[in-house]
Amino acid sequence: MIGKIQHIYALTERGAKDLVKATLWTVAANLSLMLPVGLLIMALQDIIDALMSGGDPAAEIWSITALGAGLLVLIYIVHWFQYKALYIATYIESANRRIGLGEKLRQLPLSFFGQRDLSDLTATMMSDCSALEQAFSHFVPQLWGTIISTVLIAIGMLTMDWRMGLAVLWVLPVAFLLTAGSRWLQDRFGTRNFLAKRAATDSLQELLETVKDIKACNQKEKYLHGLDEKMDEAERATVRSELVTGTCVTSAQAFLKLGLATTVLVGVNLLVGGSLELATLLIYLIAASRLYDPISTTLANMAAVFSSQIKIQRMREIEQQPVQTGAKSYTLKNYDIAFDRVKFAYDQREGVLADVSFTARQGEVTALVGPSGGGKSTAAKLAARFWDVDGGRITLGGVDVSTVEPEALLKNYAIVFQDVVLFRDTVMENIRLGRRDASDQEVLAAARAAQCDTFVQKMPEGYQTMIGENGATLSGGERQRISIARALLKNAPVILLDEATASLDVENESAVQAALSGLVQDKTVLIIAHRMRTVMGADKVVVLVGGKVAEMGCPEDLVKKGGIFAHMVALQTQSQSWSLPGSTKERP
Ligand SMILES: Nc1ncnc2c1ncn2[C@@H]1O[C@H](COP(=O)(O)OP(=O)(O)OP(=O)(O)O)[C@@H](O)[C@H]1O
Repeated sequence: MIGKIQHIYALTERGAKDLVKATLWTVAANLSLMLPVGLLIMALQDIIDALMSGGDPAAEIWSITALGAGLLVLIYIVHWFQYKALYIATYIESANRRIGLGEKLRQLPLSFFGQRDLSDLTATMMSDCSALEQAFSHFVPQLWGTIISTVLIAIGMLTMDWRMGLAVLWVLPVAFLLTAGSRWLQDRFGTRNFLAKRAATDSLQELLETVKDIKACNQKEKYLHGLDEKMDEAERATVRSELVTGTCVTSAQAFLKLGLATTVLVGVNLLVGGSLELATLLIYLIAASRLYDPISTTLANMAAVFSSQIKIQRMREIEQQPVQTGAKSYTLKNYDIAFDRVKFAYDQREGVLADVSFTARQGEVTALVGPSGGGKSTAAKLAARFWDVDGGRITLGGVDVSTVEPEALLKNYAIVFQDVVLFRDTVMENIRLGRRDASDQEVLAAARAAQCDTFVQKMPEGYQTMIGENGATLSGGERQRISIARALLKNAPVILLDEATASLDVENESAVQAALSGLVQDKTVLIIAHRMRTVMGADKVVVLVGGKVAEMGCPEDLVKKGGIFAHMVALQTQSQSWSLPGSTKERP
């Protein structure tokens, strides 16, 4: 049963067990609320008996008061355990759910992130988790707890007097059926509401991320208009969904109230007919009002339970994604990276690499060059198993990278990407990311080698200065130097440099390249660079055009050959002497 609950509600094993516990405590709490009814009946019975027999109706007052106080303590204890089971367990499960999702995301291949909208993922991690937290602390256990306690109370009522029992209970299945029957309607409108809200949130996040470009393109009005429309649609969808839910739920709740009327009608008839005692009628009237309250609340919460299904479904989708697995320990012959007839496509329709074979040897610098979109960055990322290839294989030191667990593999790589990611932390910690156990001295040495010192010293607190979200307060070149410092600090045997020095000015580029050349000795270096000055220093050049290796060899030979590479070198030499038609140089 635990397995089934786990599956239905996308819970961990502990979460499913806690849900059962919370439901049982809810049953106990609901039943405990019936105990005062019993006490009241006892007291009434005693008073009536005393009055009939001419005795003192206050004689039993102390024992009834003591029993009442005992019941209060019991109800308090039961509710305390219910609270603990509901809330504390739910919050633990919620934290575990988020950690579990985070852990899962960490293991997923990058292809997954390419297919999913990142703001949608963030929403799943944050708001869906919060919504489920509320559903599991407030609604789901209450729903099942109320159903079970109602069945138990119903059995008691029918056993005591089946006629009165039916008079109280007949409305329950009808009210539940009304709510459950309208589920498809609520689902439909609830899903539309969810999607409309998600579209509005996505759009808002996109606006915040791209505000610079939108302003630069003077598209603010148009973009805001689109966002307004999405917000309006979300508002309309919410109103519609609330209207549908409200109509269904209030109809069911109103129907429930009919039960009190039938209890009075049937009870009075039976009383007049002499087949029911007044005390019994009172018992059913009090019990009915007690019974309907939690049911009424449960009916109102059923919509939230239904709507949590779509969120659970989205989490399940993430949890069921296949992760990249592999061996944690392996033996490498050396650090050569060999591409052997590699085929790869981001989506099934269009291939990015076709039959790519080359080897980047240890102790050499291999440069990947070629026109934009030729597949250079893709090849470098495949070498680090960011994705798995569709055909052929890539080996590191003779071991197929697809057989190695990604984290175990990445220990061998230091990577500097075009798009540097920095964290909201100090400069020091951003560099230490390269090697967590590095001492401050080691971090400073790497920073100096990557030419960070000049700009960091100018910051208010030097290396302890906090840098804003993703280094928003730094220039492109400064961000790149921090990223290079990270790579220098990691000092891994394989170095992947994707346009690593593209944002640097000539002076800094030369200094950073000097630092890099100190780093690259005896290592496997795969660089992607557009500046031929950088490429000409490589040991081997691989020219990728349209996902295929068009040329390969040492740069001097390729220049002599007069092919694509030579053409690229010639073009760049020409472009260095270009000037804008309107610039002062051109003016007579
Ligand atoms: N994450 C991705 N999802 C889908 N397609 C992608 C992705 N990344 C790159 N592509 C596509 O794959 C092709 C190769 O891209 P890649 O970035 O490898 O080229 P590149 O040679 O490094 O280009 P550039 O020199 O402009 O950086 C391009 O057509 C690009 O649009």
